[in-house]
Formats: sequence, C-alpha cells, structure tokens
Amino acid sequence: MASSTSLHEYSYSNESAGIRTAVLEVETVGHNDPLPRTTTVTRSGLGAARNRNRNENHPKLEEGVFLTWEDLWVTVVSKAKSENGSRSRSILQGVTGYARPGELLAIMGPSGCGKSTLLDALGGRLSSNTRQTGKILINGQKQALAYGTSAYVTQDDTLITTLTVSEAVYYSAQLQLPDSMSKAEKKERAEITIREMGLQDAMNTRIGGWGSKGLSGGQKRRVSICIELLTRPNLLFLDEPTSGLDSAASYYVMSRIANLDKTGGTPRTVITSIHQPSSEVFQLFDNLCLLSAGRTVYFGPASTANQFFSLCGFPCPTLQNPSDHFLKTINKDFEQDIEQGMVGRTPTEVAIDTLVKSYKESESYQQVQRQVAELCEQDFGEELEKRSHAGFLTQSFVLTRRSFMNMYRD
Ligand SMILES: Nc1ncnc2c1ncn2[C@@H]1O[C@H](COP(=O)(O)OP(=O)(O)OP(=O)(O)O)[C@@H](O)[C@H]1O
Repeated sequence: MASSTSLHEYSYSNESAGIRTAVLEVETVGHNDPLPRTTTVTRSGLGAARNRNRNENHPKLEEGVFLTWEDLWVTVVSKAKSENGSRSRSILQGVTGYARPGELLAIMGPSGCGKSTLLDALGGRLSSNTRQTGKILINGQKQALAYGTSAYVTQDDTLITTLTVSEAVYYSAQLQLPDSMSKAEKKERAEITIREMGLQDAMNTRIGGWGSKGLSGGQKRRVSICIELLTRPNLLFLDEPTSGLDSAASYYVMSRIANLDKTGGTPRTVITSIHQPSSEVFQLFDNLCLLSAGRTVYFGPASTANQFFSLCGFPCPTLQNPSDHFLKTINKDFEQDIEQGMVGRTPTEVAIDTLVKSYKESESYQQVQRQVAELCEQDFGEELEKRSHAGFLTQSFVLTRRSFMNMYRD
C-alpha cells in the first residue's frame, strides 16, 4: 500500500503567559499500517519552550544553548586557480537554521556537501584557509563558545589503547574538571557518564587497537563521546558518530545520544552530521538539515521531510528508508551514469534545483526565518560563563602518570 501523508495545522495560545503555539499534525497512512500514525510537531518558539519548562518542571531550560545561523557562507581560498579561473570556492552558500535545547538536529547530505564544514563553522573550528560570512548567534548574542559549555566529537577516535574504559574516562575527568571538585566527585562523574553511554559492562575492558583486541567500534565511539560529556556541555557537536558502525550499533549509539538530556539536568542542544541513518535512527531526529553542494534542500522537522519531498514531486517509494530516498534524490556524484544520474525521469541537477527552489518558497523556510528572528530578538541575559578546569600542576601530574601507565603496559 502506498503511503500518504496529510498535514493539519492549528494554533492555541496561553494568554496569561503571552504565548502562542502552532501545532502541526502529520498524519501518515501506509507501509501496511492499518491505522494512521499521527506525529505532533509543536512549532513553538522559545516562549513556548520556556512555558513548558515552567509548567512541567522541565529542568533548567534557561541554561540551555539556543544556536542560530543566518545566511552563512563559507568560502575556501586557494593559491591555485580552479577550472573556472576562480581562486575561491563556496562550500556553504547562505544556509540558515537553528538548534534548540533538548532537541537533536541531524545534518545530512551526500559526501562533500558541506556537513563537516557547517559543524566546524558553528563550533568555531574552521581552518585558516576559509572565509566565513553570515551571523552565528549563541543565545541571541555574538559570543565565543566558552570553555566547558560545548564539546565536539570528531570523526576519528583518538583514544589510548592500553587503558581500560574507566581509566580513560577518569584520566580525562581529572584533566578537564576543576580542582575544586574532589577526586571522589570526579570518579563519580566519570562513572555516571560511562553508565549514561551504556558502557558499564565494559568498564574494565581495555580499549585496544592494532594487534590487541579490545572494544568494538561502537563502544569506542561511545568512549569518545563519554570523554566529551564529562564537562556536561550544553551544546554537543558530533561529526559522523556512526561512521563505520553496523545498523544495530548505529542505532544504539544514536539512541543514547538522543536520550542524553532526558536524564535530568540542563537539556542539551545536540547537532550531528550523519551519512546514512537507518529508518529507526532517522526517527530519533527532531530536526533535519539536508544539504546539497552547500545549499539547503530542506530544514525543518525530520517528520515532515517526507511530505516536503512528495509535494516537490519526489515521493518516497513504499517501504524505502526515507533518508536513503532523500540522499539518492540529491546525489549527483554519479551523474555520468545515466541510470544513477536520473531521479525517475528527472536529471539529478534539475531535481536538486527544484528542491532548493521549492524549499525557499515553502512554509518550512518561512518558519525557520521566523524562529531565527525570534531567537535573535530574545533577551537571554548574561553571556555563557566560562567554566574552570584543572590547574597546570594537576594536569602535569595526571598526564605524567597516564604516560607512564601507557608505556608500562605497551
Ligand atoms: N579547509 C578546506 N580547504 C579546502 N577544501 C575544503 C576545506 N574544507 C572543506 N573543503 C572541501 O569542501 C567540501 C565539503 O567538505 P566537508 O568535509 O564539509 O563535506 P562533508 O559533507 O562533511 O563530506 P563527508 O561526508 O565526505 O565527510 C569538500 O569538497 C572538501 O574538500
């Protein structure tokens, strides 16, 4: 049975709190489902989010990080001229979006479309041969990400293979957490974080590497994430956290990440780039940013992306994973190949242009603009505070100990 989706939009307001919330109901029938599934997407802004915080005791939303980027361009400048005679190349071309506390934003697109560049730009990690224009605001202000408020998990695991999981995480805790915390507190933080990532059974297993078997690939990814979570960052960037993992391990890693802020404390803002999520992993995303050659094909609730593609004339075939369909539709790497370079009967280049143009004219785009404007105007008070870390002497002592331990075991 072909799937069909219908949208119902209505709004309600809370006069006493001065909040108006728009609700988008997406009703999907298909995939052999006898009953329609209804996903409710609250298109609320900060006001409603804070309202939820007050009314449902949602923990400390005010301390969360709201990140917005507007008309963001990133250009690479090289000494050699390219084929068209230009010395610069635009990797990101005017992308706009936002990320909010308690939500997981996934950045998807074909290889080389600019996913890592967008993450790097938002995390303030662009390399020196790039130029960036556009507005990136943290809690409505232009500010650098203060120490301890954000963390970035890179694509590669750089772990010391001779250490066990608990040693690796505990050493990192001693290096990152402030001297004002006692050893017992640091140990406890390390243990809680290990449990958060579901690694309690592997605590005493050595990480392992070349020639010495240790953790699986998925477990290593989780140790890397654990280490970055020790400072309890409010903003978490993940570059391809599931690369090299099978679908079961990918789901496990992503579901842990998606459920991180459900365990109490300040809701975390999570932005991840991801290559090819399974449909189960895709369902974990709150928002989706789909890029093609540096342009936005879609930004909005992940649950309505399918509807957007259908409306543009590229419906997802029955029983096909939506993310596979999106990527197949906008991947022009194999354009020379007639079979691959056509979407149905439409050339990929034309399909991408249609989607980019349709997105710019869509209600989703208007909604993103409104949300970004609302977040930019909001008064969030003080800038994010820099957190203190371990002093020079502590770090020297811990690093020396860790090196000796590594050399002895190696
Ligand atoms: N500092 C740089 N100097 C030169 N070219 C760069 C630089 N950073 C990125 N690029 C180029 O920009 C394009 C986008 O790169 P980016 O790493 O953002 O893509 P991606 O979508 O993350 O790819 P993948 O999924 O393969 O990791 C690539 O063609 C890359 O070679």
